[in-house]
Amino acid sequence: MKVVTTEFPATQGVLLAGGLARRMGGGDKPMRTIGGRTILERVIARLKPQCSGLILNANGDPARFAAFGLPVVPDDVPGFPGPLAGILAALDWTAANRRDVEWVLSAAGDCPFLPRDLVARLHDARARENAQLAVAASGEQSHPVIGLWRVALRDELRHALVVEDLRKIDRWTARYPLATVTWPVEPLDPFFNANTVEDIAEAERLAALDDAA
Ligand SMILES: Nc1nc2c(ncn2[C@@H]2O[C@H](COP(=O)(O)OP(=O)(O)OP(=O)(O)O)[C@@H](O)[C@H]2O)c(=O)[nH]1
Repeated sequence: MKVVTTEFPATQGVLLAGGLARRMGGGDKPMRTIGGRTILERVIARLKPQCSGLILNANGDPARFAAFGLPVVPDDVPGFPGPLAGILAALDWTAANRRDVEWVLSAAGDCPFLPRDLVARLHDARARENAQLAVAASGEQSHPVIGLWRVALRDELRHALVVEDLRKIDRWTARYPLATVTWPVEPLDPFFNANTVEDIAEAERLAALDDAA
């Protein structure tokens, strides 16, 4: 298995699981099983070696995630729609609990095949391009929910949410010098995410490919 050795600053990972999964009929998408393991197990296994710690952003009763052994951090702007609220919660948690850590990596909790060099390449790009933020893309598709965020920007992000009611993540990333790193979509898109019940069947097929790699 390929191990990434590039050095980069300590990075706190947050797995975003605060969505309502409406296209799948509700429930916790990351708790769906593909290829014999939950999506969340797969995300954790992929990111643990890349991050200095992981937290899970989810609302409601945290006990349902107890088996994963991660701190569960709810949105701190309750009811604010969209992933920016989860990212803000992670920046606040990191500022309070990991004072030496300046960067947070956010990842959708429903992306089971994340790249093994995700954090290294995002850091490399944002350092090289002197960017404040870095986000992932695959093929022609940008995935701004999967990105590197400076903890120091949390007050500006809170202002954007609470005062400006800024809901679209693209409008947030447009404010700063942004680095984008693109991964290939073959043999599988590392940012494939399961949104519908039909996607679960495709995820099973891709899980077999991923497990064999
Ligand atoms: N904290 C938080 N995270 C969210 C919210 N909405 C979406 N997310 C997260 O953002 C990522 C992308 O979410 P989507 O797939 O677009 O939305 P979803 O709610 O999971 O699914 P749909 O309801 O079917 O759109 C996932 O990791 C979600 O958990 C939210 O309101 N709060």
